[in-house]
Amino acid sequence: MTDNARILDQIVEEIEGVIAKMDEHDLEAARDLIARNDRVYATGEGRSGFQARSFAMRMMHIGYTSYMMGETICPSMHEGDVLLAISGSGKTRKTVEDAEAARKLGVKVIAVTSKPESPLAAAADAVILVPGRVKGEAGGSIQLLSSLFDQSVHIALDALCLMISRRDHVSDAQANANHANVE
Ligand SMILES: O=P(O)(O)OC[C@H]1O[C@](O)(CO)[C@@H](O)[C@@H]1O
Repeated sequence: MTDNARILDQIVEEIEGVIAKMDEHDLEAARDLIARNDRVYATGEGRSGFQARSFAMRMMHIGYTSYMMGETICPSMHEGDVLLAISGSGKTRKTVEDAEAARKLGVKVIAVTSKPESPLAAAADAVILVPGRVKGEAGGSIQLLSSLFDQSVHIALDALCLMISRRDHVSDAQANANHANVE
């Protein structure tokens, strides 16, 4: 792609590059870790937190009881629950601590990270590797900080939710019926 290509096209090309490097088996393994009636928690800081919220919302749409860590209505976790923890660097303190504490309780932890050798990956039962450039790294993207990771995670987790909805036979109409009707 030339330097004077549209910036939108350059970003889409970057995302395609990350998605092409992803292993869809990571998503299948995460799907298989989430059983039909599991409660699902999500965690992440900053923009990784936005992706976590987005995932928790979709899980609610397809019929799961889901929570965002740190919100006042988030209840205690128990063995057999699932925590999906997102951190591009894999070392953001709060996210790693959430994952480690949950694992000790017997919660199934799914890490979403760009760094397979990170503390977050080490604390997880399953890792969804999203090899997008994260904050503080040089090269690999024209975009600011971790935008490429954030965008790719959004697509990867929408794919995971689609896989789960197909397994559970939840239609788009059923998911739509669960969407907030006062907004
Ligand atoms: O995804 P990580 O590495 O845990 O980093 C989270 C932090 O990075 C940012 O997403 C910025 O890149 C912040 O919003 C957030 O505080």
